[in-house]
Amino acid sequence: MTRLLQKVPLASVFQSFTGTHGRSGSRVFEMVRNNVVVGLSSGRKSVSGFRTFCTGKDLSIKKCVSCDSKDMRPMTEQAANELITKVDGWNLVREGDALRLKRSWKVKTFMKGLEMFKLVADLAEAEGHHPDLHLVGWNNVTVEIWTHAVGGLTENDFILAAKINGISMQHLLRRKATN
Ligand SMILES: C[C@H](O)[C@H](O)[C@H]1CNC2=NC(N)=NC(=O)C2=N1
Repeated sequence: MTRLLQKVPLASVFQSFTGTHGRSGSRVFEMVRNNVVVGLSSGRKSVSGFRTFCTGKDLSIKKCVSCDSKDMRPMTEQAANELITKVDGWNLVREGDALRLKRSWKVKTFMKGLEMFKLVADLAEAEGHHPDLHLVGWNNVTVEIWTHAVGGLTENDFILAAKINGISMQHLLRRKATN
């Protein structure tokens, strides 16, 4: 059996190997566990030994936590490099010794840039976690996200980036030049 990377609920994977009665022969279970890498929406190793990973969708349904918790620490660069793959379009940048998330868009007009700021601002207020917003050269929007309280990146920043990716903003953006 080739190594399959599927996004299917674990139950249906077992169902397909064990039938509707849920009886799982140990041989079948071994095969499944050793050959099927199932993309489950969780970031931890499950008891069945299935390797799991979180997705951008997981991040966007999470909630930012208060940044004034005393045990909040900036994440490592390795952790940031893993999470950056879950937020399409965002880049990891280093400003001084602090890592930040950054993404840019070209908007149709200066006013549509401000409309985009408002959409992002409403989201940030709802999350209690805020980005740095830049609008330069009249139509270049850049959003930077980092956790000021710790001077680096926390999961809050990736949650906010994933939620920003979920904002419907196509109507504000300049169409990409088709070559
Ligand atoms: C208590 C509350 O979590 C803080 O005031 C928030 C507000 N928004 C924030 N946003 C960002 N990006 N970093 C912070 O440290 C931060 N702190």
